[in-house]
Amino acid sequence: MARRAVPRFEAVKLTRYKHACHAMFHAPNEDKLFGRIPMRHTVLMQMRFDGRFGFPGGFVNLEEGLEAGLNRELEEEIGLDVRILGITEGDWAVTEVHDEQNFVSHFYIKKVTPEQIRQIETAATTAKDHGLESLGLVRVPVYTLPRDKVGGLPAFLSNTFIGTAREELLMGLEQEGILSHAEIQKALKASTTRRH
Ligand SMILES: O=c1[nH]cnc2c1ncn2[C@H]1C[C@H](O)[C@@H](COP(=O)(O)OP(=O)(O)O)O1
Repeated sequence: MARRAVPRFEAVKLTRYKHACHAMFHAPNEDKLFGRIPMRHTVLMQMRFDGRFGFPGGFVNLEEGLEAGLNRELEEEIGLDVRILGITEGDWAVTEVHDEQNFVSHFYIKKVTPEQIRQIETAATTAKDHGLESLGLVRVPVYTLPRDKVGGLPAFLSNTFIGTAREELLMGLEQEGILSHAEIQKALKASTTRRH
């Protein structure tokens, strides 16, 4: 489906379109898997009610404001303490218009601390929508296992994602300097050459 990136201020003029906002929370991660494989970074996505992976968020009303609407959704879906970890305009990353569907998708990225990641994960289990619209937050494996070169991010990318969530994940990984462009291309190639 065709989509075009537009500046945020242009997108909010599209009052006849439905608008959705979603957010990627991430933090550095010093842990080592099996004591030797660097986890590198924590990136949160969620398992949705429909079995697809996506970012937390949802439809918003332009009247309430994009970030206010997103924070409302984040409170409902993952129990986010929006007074401390709420999304602001400064966290905006990209807006894409899908003209054929009269739909506008806004994507935000927020870097937090490892401790705040743990707070988000803990709060999510008691959120209003937990077990309903959201089946739980998941950490995206951003490493590739050295043994088979497929385990980790390549295998994760072989899952099914909602809307443009997969593209947003890849964009976020590169934009935030979590992975290089070359590392992402390598993971993509490995994810399409062998499926689990
Ligand atoms: O993570 C996402 N990235 C981009 N688009 C997404 C993502 N998750 C959902 N979507 C699309 C698909 C839906 O048509 C709308 C609204 O999604 P949803 O989060 O299910 O909204 P509600 O919770 O029902 O408000 O965005």
